[in-house]
Amino acid sequence: MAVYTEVPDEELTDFLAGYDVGALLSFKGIAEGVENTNYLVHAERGSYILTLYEKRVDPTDLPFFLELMEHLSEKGVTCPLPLHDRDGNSLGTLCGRPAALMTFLEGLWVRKPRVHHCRALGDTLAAMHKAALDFDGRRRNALSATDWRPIFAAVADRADTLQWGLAEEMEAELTYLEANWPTDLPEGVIHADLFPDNVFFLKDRVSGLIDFYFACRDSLAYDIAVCLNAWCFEPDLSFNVTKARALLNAYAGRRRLTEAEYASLPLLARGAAMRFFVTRLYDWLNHPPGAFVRPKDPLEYAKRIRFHRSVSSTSEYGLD
Ligand SMILES: Nc1ncnc2c1ncn2[C@@H]1O[C@H](COP(=O)(O)OP(=O)(O)OP(=O)(O)O)[C@@H](O)[C@H]1O
Ligand SMILES: N[C@@H](CCO)C(=O)O
Repeated sequence: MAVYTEVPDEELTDFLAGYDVGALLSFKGIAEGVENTNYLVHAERGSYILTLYEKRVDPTDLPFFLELMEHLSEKGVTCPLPLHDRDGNSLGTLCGRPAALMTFLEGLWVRKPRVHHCRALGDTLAAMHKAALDFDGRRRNALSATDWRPIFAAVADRADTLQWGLAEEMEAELTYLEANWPTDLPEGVIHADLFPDNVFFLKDRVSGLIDFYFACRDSLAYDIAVCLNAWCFEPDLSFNVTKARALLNAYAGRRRLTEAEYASLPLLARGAAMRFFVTRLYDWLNHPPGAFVRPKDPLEYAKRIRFHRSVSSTSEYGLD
């Protein structure tokens, strides 16, 4: 579940009175997600998503995220649109937390992505990158190559409780990634967390993207690398080259990739896997007993790192 903050009826009624949505009819907490509190709110004028931003989100970043969603929506990339209250603000306060009310997106996320889903994702990702080119908000990637080590260091002494030798292996991996991380690839605004649960489909078409709360400026190809990890491995963690080829070719059909971007993919994918390995490892080892949110398995991402480390040519990602 992800309802960290319980909202009393009266407080929600007062909050909604600031918006042009009519009276509150009903609301319920949404179980999915791990970062923020989300409620589905039914009001007289429609259904909305209410998000209360929890501790991992820096409130000073919220205008970047909300303005990005508005920018992308205006450019035809469907994502939740923050509502403005009668004073014109898209960000409010509820139960002592920063809070926003968003349009509800129709669609479902795909539990077992297939090749055509990966193709649709590649196309949508490139469309999002292009639509954000003239977005002028700035936010650095707070989870880039130099940020992984401090997260890892905070739990490294307990890493071997998951798997013997893990601490030493990942220490060496971090050193390699820090020394070789590419810094001169084409940059833009990236989603940075475009996992299947953040992409909604209606039939076989992408109906919208959600959860922009890691979005930032970074190399565009890094976003592709996040997706290769999240969409192109099978449940047994074997890499599905057909899915990767579909994703990459669809992306390149809309936004041409440079030679340097293609050549960097194995390294970017290795780093993208490290990013999720360290946050998952941290959450796994700092999981309060009895908490409702189930931490995600860091070892799945250790295996992905090992796969990318073994790659000797981009042909292993389905490229000619
Ligand atoms: N605009 C929206 N329209 C419809 N459903 C939404 C919308 N925003 C969020 N949801 C629902 O709420 C769930 C959780 O949202 P979200 O992924 O943003 O939460 P989170 O806690 O920030 O997540 P994560 O753990 O993925 O970082 C989604 O899986 C989806 O079911
Ligand atoms: N997508 C992340 C969690 C939310 O950011 C993961 O799977 O580790």
